[in-house]
Amino acid sequence: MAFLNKEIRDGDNQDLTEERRTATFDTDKMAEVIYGSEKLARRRREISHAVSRIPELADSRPLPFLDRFEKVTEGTRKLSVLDRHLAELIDVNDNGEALHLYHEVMGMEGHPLALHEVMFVPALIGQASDEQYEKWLGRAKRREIIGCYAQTELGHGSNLRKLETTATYTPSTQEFILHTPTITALKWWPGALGKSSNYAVVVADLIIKDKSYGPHPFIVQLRDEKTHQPLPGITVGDIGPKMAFNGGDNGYLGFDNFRIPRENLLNRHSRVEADGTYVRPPHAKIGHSAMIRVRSHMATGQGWLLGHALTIAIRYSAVRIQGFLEDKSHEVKVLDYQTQQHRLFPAIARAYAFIFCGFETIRLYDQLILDMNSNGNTSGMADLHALTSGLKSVVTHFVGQGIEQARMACGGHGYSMASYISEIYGVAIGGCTYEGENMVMLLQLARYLVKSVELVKSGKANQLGPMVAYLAVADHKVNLATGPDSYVKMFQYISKRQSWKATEKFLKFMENGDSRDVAWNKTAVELTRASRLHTRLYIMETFIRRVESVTDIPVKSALTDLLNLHLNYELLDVASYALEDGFMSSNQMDFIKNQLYSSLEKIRPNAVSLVDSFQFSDMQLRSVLGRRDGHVYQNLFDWAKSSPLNKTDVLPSVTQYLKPMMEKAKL
Ligand SMILES: CCCCCCCC/C=C\CCCCCCCCCCCC(=O)SCCNC(=O)CCNC(=O)[C@H](O)C(C)(C)COP(=O)(O)OP(=O)(O)OC[C@H]1O[C@@H](n2cnc3c(N)ncnc32)[C@H](O)[C@@H]1OP(=O)(O)O
Ligand SMILES: Cc1cc2nc3c(=O)[nH]c(=O)nc-3n(C[C@H](O)[C@H](O)[C@H](O)COP(=O)(O)OP(=O)(O)OC[C@H]3O[C@@H](n4cnc5c(N)ncnc54)[C@H](O)[C@@H]3O)c2cc1C
Repeated sequence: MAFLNKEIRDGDNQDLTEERRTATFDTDKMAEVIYGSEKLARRRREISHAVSRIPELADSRPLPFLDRFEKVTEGTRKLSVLDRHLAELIDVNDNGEALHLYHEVMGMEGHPLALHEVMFVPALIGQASDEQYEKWLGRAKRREIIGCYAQTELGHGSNLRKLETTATYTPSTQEFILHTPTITALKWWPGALGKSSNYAVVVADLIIKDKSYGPHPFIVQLRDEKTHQPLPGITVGDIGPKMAFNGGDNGYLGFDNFRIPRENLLNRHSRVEADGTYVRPPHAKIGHSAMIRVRSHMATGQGWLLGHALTIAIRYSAVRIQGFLEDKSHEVKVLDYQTQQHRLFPAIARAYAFIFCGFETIRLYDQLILDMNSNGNTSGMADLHALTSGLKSVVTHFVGQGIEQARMACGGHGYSMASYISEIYGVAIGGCTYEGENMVMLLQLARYLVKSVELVKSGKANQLGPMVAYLAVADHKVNLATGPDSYVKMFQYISKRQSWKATEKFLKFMENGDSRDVAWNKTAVELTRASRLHTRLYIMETFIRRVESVTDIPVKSALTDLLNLHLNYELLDVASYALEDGFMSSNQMDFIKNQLYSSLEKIRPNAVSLVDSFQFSDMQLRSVLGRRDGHVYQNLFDWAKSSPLNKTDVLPSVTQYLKPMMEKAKL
């Protein structure tokens, strides 16, 4: 096969070079598909290259050796260096370029501006009026002020209706009084709140004349702009170390009858008049726009995280030689074992699938915002909420699973922080919790599915949106050998059957006298199953659409192999739903398994290039195991030698404690 990979380098590990030579496609072209455009893929490479020429932007030491205090300081140091070089490195108006630059330089550990960019500024854009834009948005974008998004409390994160922080309107002074009435009302978790931010979008229960109007967003100054000291009436601090994000300062926040002007209620959609008259928003949940935005971006972000871990595991698997196949005189690469391929290749397919699917949800979100801001049209909100609720849950769960498999696929070295996989894992699984706990969000999608089935049952199938139209389609047997569409049909059958079964079960409980809530809870596990199946179907469909649209033939062919693997792996994983009623035959089951094993063989020669196509630089990868050069053993030894524990041969802990113990034992 022609050699197309541009990135062969002299001096790289020969086993990796051999893998790169077998590639059937150009990794630069594949990167264009992964990042959505030729321009962004190219700009990522250019930015990484430019960053590598600014020594101050490099980590001063490998991050796993830093303690929490050092991580926070190191992150902030790099931010300030970045600030000086920003305009020369990127087009500051291009989000894709900015996202790449920050990932490259800052790593995964979190930093003071993460939530400012991801939630504070977007919350202002989505919720602030034109006058408020004038007052706050420019300052925020220029970073004269740094903000965070303070919603979750010690006692409540999921159930927003029970947030306890109050914002009580006082007509006489035209102010809101923010108050934290109990310990459980303390804001708890917001990123960059603890030590960095001097402003926050605070979500509090709006109270006018003793009546609660539910959670609303307010812009609140927390710290003095000159001294950075908390303002009187504000209690704020860091919540301590976490599984990951330890360069970030997730924080707590309490208010003691803290007054803010009436103009600080973010009032693009709802407002309070001077006399206390409340003006309702066009949609009850429109205040949640910053959350919907992050959820819409999560599938691509998480797909890249999975790609990051897999780059490490696949490269390492091509370098790690252990055990024999036929020839007992030569050990083989562990990547040649079918079990290793089965562990890693379906995860590569999922990483690609999640990224492609995420592009669609980002487009849907952008369209929704356009509709809302141009003509107040909120009709797309329910659909997007249901879709992104399911997607964030399914994707984060599988990404966590995939990264953990990547760790195990690296054997003992995967367990070392030299692999960096534990950090990636910690960051990724945070996504199972933030932006809506996964079970809670699956149940949100389930509400939508149940309503859709109820529409069909009441003869109103014509009111179903395109994404759930399959819930009304008549069943007919499919021949899987006819290609991707037949897999979609089989999956539709399975997903439809589960949505119907769960709905019928729920309705039956109610018929038998249970209240709606009790019936819902008794059906909840079945409902979450329906949500997962629906979401996996959607991911499958977007994957097919994206592969069909690719024009570069070698890239399309490599992607088709991945797609086929995905289709068979996904169907096999849920086959029991169709086997139990005989819709799928055991012959079809055998067919799927054989297709899957033959997909693994087809993908094998392209495996390294499929992950090389993510084009993570060594700096961004931050993994001794996964470096491009593949010199794993020398790199690992150098890394271990740099451990602070190895600065001296005899540690104080030995002289102070171990030695006396040993001496005592001798007596
Ligand atoms: C450029 C952007 C980049 C983003 C990158 C992200 C990718 C990351 C990947 C890796 C990189 C690492 C970088 C790290 C970045 C870190 C970011 C961390 C950010 C974390 C921030 C937070 O966590 S903020 C707090 C988030 N909190 C939540 O999500 C709370 C969850 N709870 C809820 O949302 C809601 O309470 C609920 C949905 C569970 C229920 O809502 P509620 O009680 O209000 O509703 P009801 O039960 O009354 O339902 C009534 C009705 O309304 C419907 N509904 C609810 N919500 C919505 C909505 N948002 N939109 C539309 N409709 C909604 C609900 O379904 C009901 O409908 P029915 O028709 O009656 O069924
Ligand atoms: C890394 C990270 C960053 C974060 N950043 C921010 C931030 O910037 N700003 C911010 O405001 N918040 C932030 N959060 C908080 C986060 O949004 C919440 O933790 C999250 O929404 C989950 O809420 P909870 O903690 O109340 O979980 P809980 O709701 O208490 O969940 C506990 C268990 O109860 C179950 N459960 C709860 N309700 C139901 C239900 N109705 N039905 C069935 N099961 C249920 C859940 O499934 C879960 O198993 C962050 C969290 C993390 C981990």
